[in-house]
Amino acid sequence: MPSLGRLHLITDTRPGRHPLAVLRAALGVAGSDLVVQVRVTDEATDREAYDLAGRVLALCAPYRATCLVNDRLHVALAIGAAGGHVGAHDLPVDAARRVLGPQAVLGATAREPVTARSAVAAGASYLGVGPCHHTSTKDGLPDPIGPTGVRAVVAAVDVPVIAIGGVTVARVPALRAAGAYGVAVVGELSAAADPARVTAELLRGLS
Ligand SMILES: Cc1ncc(COP(=O)(O)OP(=O)(O)O)c(N)n1
Ligand SMILES: Cc1nc(C(=O)O)sc1CCOP(=O)(O)O
Ligand SMILES: [Mg+2]
Repeated sequence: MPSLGRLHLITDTRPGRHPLAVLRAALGVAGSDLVVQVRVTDEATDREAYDLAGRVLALCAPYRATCLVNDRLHVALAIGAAGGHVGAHDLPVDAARRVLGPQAVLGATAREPVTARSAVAAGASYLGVGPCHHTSTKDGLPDPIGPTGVRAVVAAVDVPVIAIGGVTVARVPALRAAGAYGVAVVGELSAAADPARVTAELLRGLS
């Protein structure tokens, strides 16, 4: 399995956002260091998810950037993505691993050490850990765990920890200092006036 990129861009399909334009800008700066996670709303149809994922994969391919699909592992398989990401309401990690196969990149959400260890034992190759900070991008999340919560998970596992939730350029250094291998962002890039510049700043903080 190739080494995982440190900057994870999650597609923002909310009205008024432009996920493919943001992706093009980020790819131009991050290239093969970028991991793109295709995430659509729960209301989106599988066909919509499949169409977006196919377009994302086609954009990633020339750069050899990694394309993952959130939740819908059949879509990941159908487009030939590198893998997927699952959380508490998706397929269990061991089932997801069986679906995707042994070589796939498989991310799992974990918010504290016990679930983190279970996810790794079940086959997760990286963990998405958060919410690190308050975010308005997703409803219904528990209270933020901050860099301290990230540090606790990092100490419990031996796979890359990707910090998520309210990640900004300014917050990257503290998350890295807590042991996060990388970060996943939605709003910091999708709302940026200049996503290429913000990508460069995020990468600088991760290097
Ligand atoms: C990198 C990363 N970490 C966490 C999540 C959240 O996944 P999940 O808990 O399944 O929630 P949804 O994203 O499906 O709403 C993630 N997607 N990526
Ligand atoms: C999709 C998602 N999952 C989270 C979790 O903590 O599990 S936080 C989140 C949204 C992250 O968006 P932003 O970078 O705009 O805060
Ligand atoms: Mg999910």
